[in-house]
Amino acid sequence: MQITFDRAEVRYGAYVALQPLDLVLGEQRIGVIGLNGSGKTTFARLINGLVKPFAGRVTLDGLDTVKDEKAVLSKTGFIFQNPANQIILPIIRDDIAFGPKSRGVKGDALSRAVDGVLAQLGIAHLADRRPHELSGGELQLAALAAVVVTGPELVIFDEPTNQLDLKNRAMVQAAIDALPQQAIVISHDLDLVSGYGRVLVFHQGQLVFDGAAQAAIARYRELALS
Ligand SMILES: Nc1ncnc2c1ncn2[C@@H]1O[C@H](COP(=O)(O)OP(=O)(O)OP(=O)(O)O)[C@@H](O)[C@H]1O
Repeated sequence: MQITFDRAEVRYGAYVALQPLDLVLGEQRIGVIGLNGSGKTTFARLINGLVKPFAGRVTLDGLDTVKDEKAVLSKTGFIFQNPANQIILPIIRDDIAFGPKSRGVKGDALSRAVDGVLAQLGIAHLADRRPHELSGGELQLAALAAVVVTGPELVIFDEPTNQLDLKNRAMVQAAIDALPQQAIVISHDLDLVSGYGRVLVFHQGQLVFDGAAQAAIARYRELALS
């Protein structure tokens, strides 16, 4: 999918959270790094229309995040910083079924869809658990399953390995790497994006670097230590 920012700017009241941005993204994996408060989440939410541009526009394959809000939402999935907050039903299987069910999928087709995504992410053993019985990494995968089952073309992750131990981190990284969908990954975990062909660095609401991972990480380190 081609994501196009056309002088897109975000303000919260008088505060400019994202300076006017011109950018075209089409890569399969895109990393987003930057210091706390640099505008990464704002940038990510602009893509699926959760944040609306104060000026300019953002389009996904020509669909405008404001005018075509519903179509944009159905093409994108978002995994929030705290995935526990996006699991709304008490049993994981039911939560994953919720999205397709509300779009009219039922019976065997619904079971197949849910079982398929549980198998794809290797979490069939978690199907009958409750969210509080899951580790941080398992919660990420459960939230991802509920998103993937709705068939998005793009999945946006907001700090997916935040506060995970090495085992859970590896599990989440493997799941992201194996995802057939295009993915945009915001992260303070530099290793996670170190293999990506394109990494964006934000600083004080501005895109200050756009290029290969190692050079992006070097730029980020400079900013962090200056
Ligand atoms: N709804 C809002 N209203 C007012 N200010 C906001 C709002 N959301 C974010 N901000 C401010 O905009 C700036 C950018 O925030 P954003 O969450 O996009 O940064 P970030 O790079 O994702 O940060 P972090 O790494 O800490 O998650 C911050 O100064 C933040 O306080």
